[in-house]
Amino acid sequence: MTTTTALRRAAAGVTDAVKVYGGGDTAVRALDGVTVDFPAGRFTAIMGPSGSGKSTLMHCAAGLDTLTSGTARIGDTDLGALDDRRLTLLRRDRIGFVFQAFNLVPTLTVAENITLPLDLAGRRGDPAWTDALVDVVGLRDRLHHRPSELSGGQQQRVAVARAFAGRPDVVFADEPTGNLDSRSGAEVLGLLGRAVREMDRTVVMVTHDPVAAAHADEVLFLADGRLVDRMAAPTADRVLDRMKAFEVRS
Ligand SMILES: Nc1ncnc2c1ncn2[C@@H]1O[C@H](COP(=O)(O)OP(=O)(O)OP(=O)(O)O)[C@@H](O)[C@H]1O
Repeated sequence: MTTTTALRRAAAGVTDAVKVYGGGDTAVRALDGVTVDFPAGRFTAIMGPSGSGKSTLMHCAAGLDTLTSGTARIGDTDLGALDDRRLTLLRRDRIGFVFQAFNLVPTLTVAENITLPLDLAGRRGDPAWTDALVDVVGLRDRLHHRPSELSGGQQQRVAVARAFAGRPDVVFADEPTGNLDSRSGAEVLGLLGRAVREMDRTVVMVTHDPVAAAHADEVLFLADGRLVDRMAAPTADRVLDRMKAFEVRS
C-alpha cells in the first residue's frame, strides 16, 4: 500500500510548512516544518493532541490561511504565488469543504445547496455527477426540503454532496462528525470513504476521533506542529493506542 501511495500524484501538499501566530514573547509556532503530500484518490486523516497544529495545517493547505514560510500546493499550483482573487477562485473551483457546523444556506433547498458552489461559479457542472451524488448521500426524497427540515446527519450529508459537486481536486473536512451522534457520524464517514474508493475522490480530514480516523487510508499524527508519525490501514484501536502514547509523553 505504501508503494501505491508513493506512486500516486499529490492532490495537495505542503513543504517545509512553518506557521507562526503573533510575535515577540507571545509568538506561537503552530507548524514547525511540516512536509507532507496528500495523495490523489486517497482518504487521509490528520490527528494529534489539542493544539498540535491540525487545523492550522488544514487551513494553510486549503488556502484559508497563509504560511509564514514554506509552500502549500493544490495540484501543481503554489498557493503562495496567487493573489487574493485567484486564491478565492481556486478555493471555489478546486477545493471542497466540509465543516463541523454544516454551513448550509437556510433559505435554499437541499438541491440548491448542493449546486451552490457551481451556481456561484456560473458553472453548470455535470448533471449526471450531481445526480449520482444525490443517490450516494441518500437525499433523493429530500431535494426540495430546507435544511431546517432535516436532521443533523442529513444536513451534513448535504454538505458532503455540496463539497463534491464540482469534482474538486480535494475535499478538506474539519471535524465533520463533531456535531453528530455516532450513527449519523458513521454514515457521513462512510460517504467520504465511498467518494474516495468508488468515485476516485481525495479527502483530507482533521479529527479527534479514532473511530473516524479508522475510515481513512492513512492517518498522519502531528505533535507540537510537527509530523511525528503516520499509520497506513488504521484501525480505531491502533489509532487510540497511538494517541494514548501522546498523553503518556506530555
Ligand atoms: N489565530 C491564532 N492566533 C494565535 N494562536 C493560534 C491561532 N490559531 C491557532 N493558534 C495556536 O496554534 C497552535 C495550533 O493550533 P491548531 O488550532 O492548529 O491546533 P489543533 O491541533 O487543531 O487543536 P484542536 O485539536 O484543539 O482543535 C495552538 O497553540 C493554538 O493556540
